[in-house]
Amino acid sequence: MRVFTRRIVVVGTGYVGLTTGACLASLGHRVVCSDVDAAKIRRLSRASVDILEPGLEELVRDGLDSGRLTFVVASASVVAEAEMVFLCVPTPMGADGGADLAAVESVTREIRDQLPHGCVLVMKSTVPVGTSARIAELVRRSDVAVVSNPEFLREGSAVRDFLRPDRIVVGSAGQDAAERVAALYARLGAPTVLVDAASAEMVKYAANCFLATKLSYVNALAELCERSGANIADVTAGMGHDRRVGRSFLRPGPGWGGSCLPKDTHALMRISEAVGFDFALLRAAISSNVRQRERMVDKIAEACGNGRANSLAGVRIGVLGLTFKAGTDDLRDSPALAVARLLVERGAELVAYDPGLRADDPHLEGIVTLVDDAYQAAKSAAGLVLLTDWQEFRTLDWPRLAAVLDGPVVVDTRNQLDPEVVRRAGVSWHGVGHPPIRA
Ligand SMILES: NC(=O)C1=CN([C@@H]2O[C@H](COP(=O)(O)OP(=O)(O)OC[C@H]3O[C@@H](n4cnc5c(N)ncnc54)[C@H](O)[C@@H]3O)[C@@H](O)[C@H]2O)C=CC1
Ligand SMILES: O=C(O)[C@H]1O[C@H](OP(=O)(O)OP(=O)(O)OC[C@H]2O[C@@H](n3ccc(=O)[nH]c3=O)[C@H](O)[C@@H]2O)[C@H](O)[C@@H](O)[C@@H]1O
Repeated sequence: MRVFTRRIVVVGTGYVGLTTGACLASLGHRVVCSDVDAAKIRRLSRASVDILEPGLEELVRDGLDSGRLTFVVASASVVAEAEMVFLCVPTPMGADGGADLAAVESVTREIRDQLPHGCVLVMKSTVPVGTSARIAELVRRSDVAVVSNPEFLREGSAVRDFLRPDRIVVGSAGQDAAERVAALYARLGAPTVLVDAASAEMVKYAANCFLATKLSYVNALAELCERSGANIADVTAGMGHDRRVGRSFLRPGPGWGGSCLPKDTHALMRISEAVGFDFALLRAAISSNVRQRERMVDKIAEACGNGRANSLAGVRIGVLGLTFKAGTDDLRDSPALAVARLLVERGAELVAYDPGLRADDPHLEGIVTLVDDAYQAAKSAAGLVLLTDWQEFRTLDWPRLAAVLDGPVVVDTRNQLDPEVVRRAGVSWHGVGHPPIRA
């Protein structure tokens, strides 16, 4: 297939922007990535990537070496040559729960007069329904099209997800601009959904909120299993074989988190409220997720506590994992960190190990002491708590852990461990959606 090389500017070099820029360069396009963070741009210009994403640093290095990928600080200075400009800036949760569009709007104002005739402004950031239309008004140019092209990559597998997407969604009022954006991805061979901009914007929230609701359902089912004597692993295995249900996103845990599911569920609540729709189902999914974290803390207090109801005063607990999921160093809205904070509020002293984190991470100050391995975290602890599903936790040396633990108990909030291996080492296992297995 013939590949048309496009001149592309990507604004914002975070998980989405950097992955988009590096991957589009690897597909043969000429990409300039810009960011307001000058130090980050200096590092990226030396192919130094400061997020944990398999394959990303290699792609950045290849892009720099080939000359197809460059990094700059000021966006306005480089868009004049661009055929397409991708906005990949943050849209964090605002004070009212809705998406804060300040960065999207400020970049638009900064670049609108520099955009060349025929340029397409592509909204890759997750934005509420109607934002592309509002941005088009802000651009004030009939010769510049605004197209919605939401991103569905996951952290920890961003490059793979970008290059092997389940689908590409492009939303626009204009057929020509939408087709130009879709053509960028033609080599990936993914199904392409061409819709209007509002529908494309809604697809992004609809998908993330569906996943969040699915997880809240599974976590609630796990609680029901605990109360009724069923085993959640067997239940989800039985459900997952039904292709209409699917096997993925059925693992119970300490609640769902990360930089997107929490903010996007709240944003869709605000979007619903704005049009007078009471999205009770989604509200329940959100509150059930808050409750899930508290339920885990109660479970931990019961298993590791000092016998006094709800108090963990002076109780030392070893923590395995703090990031919001395995394979990432991202702590944004991490359920593991939320549980850790609640444990500290109840008086616990936490010593934690996480393979993705450095001891000087500023988010951890005053919450946990970070150590270099699981055995140091377990030393003299009244119990161990597994909060993130890192693969390496599956192969821990349980006799070695049992020898250093004060209290022979582990609360496995991700059902990651083999309870039988743990029990044989003399440690009691408390999972989720399953009766405890006592040593
Ligand atoms: N993180 C993820 O897995 C996914 C995120 N998204 C969405 O993509 C958007 C970006 O998210 P992330 O990449 O996670 O954000 P991030 O926080 O990792 O990176 C954002 C980058 O934008 C830069 N930036 C901020 N304001 C800027 C400005 N005015 N001009 C230029 N650069 C600016 C920041 O310095 C930072 O480098 C959000 O809307 C998010 O909801 C969508 C799919 C996946
Ligand atoms: O918009 C976004 O930012 C992205 O949000 C999620 O991706 P991500 O935040 O990387 O994380 P997920 O892999 O979806 O996990 C989200 C949370 O659910 C939890 N989870 C996931 C799956 C599961 O079975 N059980 C479970 O508890 C994870 O531990 C994590 O806390 C979506 O999966 C992406 O498609 C989307 O692009």
